[in-house]
Amino acid sequence: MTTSVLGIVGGSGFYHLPGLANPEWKTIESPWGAPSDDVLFADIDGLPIRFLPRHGRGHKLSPGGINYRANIDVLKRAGVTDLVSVSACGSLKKKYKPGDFVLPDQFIDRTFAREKSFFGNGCVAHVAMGDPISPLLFKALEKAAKTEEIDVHRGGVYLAMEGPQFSTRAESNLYRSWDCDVIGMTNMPEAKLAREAEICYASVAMVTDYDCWHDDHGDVDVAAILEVMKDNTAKAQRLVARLARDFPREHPACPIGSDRSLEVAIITPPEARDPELLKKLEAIAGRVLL
Ligand SMILES: CSC[C@H]1O[C@H](OP(=O)(O)O)[C@H](O)[C@@H]1O
Ligand SMILES: Nc1ncnc2[nH]cnc12
Repeated sequence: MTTSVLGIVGGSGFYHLPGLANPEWKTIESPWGAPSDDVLFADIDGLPIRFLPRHGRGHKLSPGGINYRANIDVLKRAGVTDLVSVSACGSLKKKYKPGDFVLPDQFIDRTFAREKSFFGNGCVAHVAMGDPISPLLFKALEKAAKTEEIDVHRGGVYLAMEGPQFSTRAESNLYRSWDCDVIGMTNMPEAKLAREAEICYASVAMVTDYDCWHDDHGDVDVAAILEVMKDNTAKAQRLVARLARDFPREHPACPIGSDRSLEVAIITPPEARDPELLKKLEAIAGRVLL
């Protein structure tokens, strides 16, 4: 049995996690480059917590400038078994209002200028992404929300766009015609990389705006997002704290195999693998490569 270590990636407006025992920011080096920030090591009721602000403290990194590989690599090195992403997002449907929380269960990846895989020439792997969200973590989040009396929308498609500019109205309407639910700029390639790292992943998307499609609401801007985030962040922190308190101390095997994804993914045979790449993959894939 593996001990659970709960990772939290905090998005826009979510740069700290208060109420933790034994907090200590630690620098973790990664062969994939610089992560967004140091990782906050702490615990809640004995459960190890690892927190990483996605854009760095001070929100210095743009969604396209985040080194998602380094972030996931350092979280893996910090022992994370289960990772909750907390993000601001725009609503693509009337039923999602600013202030609402959505637990997406699908993604559409429209990002195009980011490194999206730890693998490549010299060690090729194809992990399954049919179910990008790990169901036990999703259920644990749902339960924590219920306990804390925080309303959440269960499921939904999160469209990840490249940004940093917000969408044009035509794009926003296109994503609506695809039946997408919310839009953001960061959950991809984060979710893909977590899957490659055999880390269970789930996302809490906090609605801040109606993007630019809604006739009765003005187009999204950062000032409006930050205003909504002020209220949302405390709620998200309460949700995460409850999740941690009630989280199983032993990591349960993922029913869809998110925590074993590499066992059936690597196609390059051992004799054809590039030793340099293998060295970089030590933390991410050492379990199956060694
Ligand atoms: C501050 S507005 C746009 C910004 O907010 C979201 O960030 P995150 O997903 O990290 O909460 C969105 O994806 C954009 O990066
Ligand atoms: N409308 C929007 N589009 C993209 N990312 C966002 N983050 C918050 N609101 C957003």
